[in-house]
Amino acid sequence: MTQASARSLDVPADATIPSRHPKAPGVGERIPPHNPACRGCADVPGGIHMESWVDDDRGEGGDPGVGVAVRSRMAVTDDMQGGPGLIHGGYLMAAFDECLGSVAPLVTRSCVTARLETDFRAPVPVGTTLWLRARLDGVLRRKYFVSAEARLDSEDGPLVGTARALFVQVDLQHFLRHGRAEDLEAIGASAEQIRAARG
Ligand SMILES: CCCCCCCCCC(=O)SCCNC(=O)CCNC(=O)[C@H](O)C(C)(C)COP(=O)(O)OP(=O)(O)OC[C@H]1O[C@@H](n2cnc3c(N)ncnc32)[C@H](O)[C@@H]1OP(=O)(O)O
Repeated sequence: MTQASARSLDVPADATIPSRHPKAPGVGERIPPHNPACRGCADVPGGIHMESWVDDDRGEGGDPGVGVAVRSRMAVTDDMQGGPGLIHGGYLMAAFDECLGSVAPLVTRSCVTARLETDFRAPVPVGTTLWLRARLDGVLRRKYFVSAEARLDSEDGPLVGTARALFVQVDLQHFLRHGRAEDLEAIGASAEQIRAARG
């Protein structure tokens, strides 16, 4: 395999789709903020205030993959403006990142975005509401392949964007090693844990 294909967003043929973790929220339930300071999902000034729920686009029953999908909603506010009266593309990418990034934690521990590809299909006016849906397309080792679409003003409104992404599963050490100490302490990490992770 060449380096280019190893890092592709195409789902590998030997990827699987595991079931939702038993402790994850159920289909239809709201996904709580993963960090009280997150600019994506927490209720903080300057955030995009994304609200997300577990979705189910794979039918009934306990089959693998059922409920490993997310539905999100974001109000497109004046302060997200790029072109006159239109959303800045970075805000649409942030919305995708948040919605897509909420999928893998339904199965596993923390994941971070390794790669995110967005197609901007139509302009998004401020004053509208974005509805997003993301689903798990496959898992291979620590790699979670996900895809999403964004629609305007309702779940079956006009398509304004699509995205594919790769999230890589990381352990607590990732955050202990790289995050700012005061933010880690605010969510319960001890100074000793932080020191130990940083060697
Ligand atoms: C309820 C929870 C809701 C959560 C919502 C969160 C939404 C927001 C999420 C984010 O925005 S996270 C912040 C943005 N992302 C980062 O800061 C990540 C920065 N990058 C890293 O920390 C590391 O590069 C990373 C952890 C992604 C990978 O480093 P590692 O050393 O752990 O793994 P490694 O490099 O060995 O790669 C593991 C696999 O992923 C593949 N890979 C890594 N980066 C890739 C990439 N960029 N493109 C394609 N493939 C990639 C890599 O080829 C390899 O594939 P194989 O298993 O097949 O060998």
